[in-house]
Amino acid sequence: MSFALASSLRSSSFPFPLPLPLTPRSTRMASALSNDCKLTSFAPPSSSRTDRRLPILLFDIMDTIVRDPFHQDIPAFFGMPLKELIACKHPAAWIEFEKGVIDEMELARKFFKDGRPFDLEGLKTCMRRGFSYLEGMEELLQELKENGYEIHASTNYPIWYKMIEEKLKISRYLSWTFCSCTTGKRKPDRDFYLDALQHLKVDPPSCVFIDDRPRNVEAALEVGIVGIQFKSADLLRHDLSEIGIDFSANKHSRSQTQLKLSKDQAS
Ligand SMILES: Nc1c(NC[C@H](O)[C@H](O)[C@H](O)COP(=O)(O)O)[nH]c(=O)[nH]c1=O
Ligand SMILES: [Mg+2]
Repeated sequence: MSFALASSLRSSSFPFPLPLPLTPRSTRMASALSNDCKLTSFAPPSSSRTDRRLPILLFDIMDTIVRDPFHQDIPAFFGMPLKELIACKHPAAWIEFEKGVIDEMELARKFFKDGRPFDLEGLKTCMRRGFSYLEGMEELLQELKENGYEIHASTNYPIWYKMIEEKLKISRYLSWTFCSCTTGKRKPDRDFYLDALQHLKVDPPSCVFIDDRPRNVEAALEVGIVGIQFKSADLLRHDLSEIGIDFSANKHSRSQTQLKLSKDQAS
């Protein structure tokens, strides 16, 4: 079946089998990790819902949609190189914060192994400043939304995801459905993905998971979800197109002014 035909099929066309040739890049990921998980078709949804456009898209947030301030801004805030910061940070505090096991005050108490105090509000301000859309990603999300796809965040992040939302208003394009601080599970734990599938009531091949970390993508493939490693917005658009994701709606009528306005609002 040609890509064009694949692209024109909607969820209402199911259960016609829809072979989806993976791109070389996607295939590289899929075949290197698990041949069993290679996508051959988008399976019909196991739920009774018929109004959903498949596949459902699961997006990592940090370093996939949003710039992560951890690598540069936070070491600069503490006045030390990243390596040194990692060496003196508490080994588990951030993970516990991401899982929602400890709150912000507890994080502040045990952020450093030696318990040294620091300016928590200053750190949050530094992070807020550092959040921005990665190049081309807001536009890509907008197009996916205009084309009727259901998009969910699948992120390891603490309650501070609300600072990201406040600044960038990502909820215009996706739901903050799978956030480690609310689910209590982190990628690449198998349960993170299985819980997501159960919550969404879809079969694994009807989901596409996009993440910059190879191990997170590998874990998605292991449960049968289609996985794409994020490298850039352009490569992702190409990979998504090749597995049949439709970008055609409103191509010519999209208002650049509207997009600019929303960017201005968020800054
Ligand atoms: N801010 C701190 C981080 N950030 C590291 C990660 O970017 C981030 O927390 C998240 O885990 C990324 O998840 P995903 O794979 O993109 O979903 N890490 C620390 O150890 N300490 C921090 O203060
Ligand atoms: Mg990431």
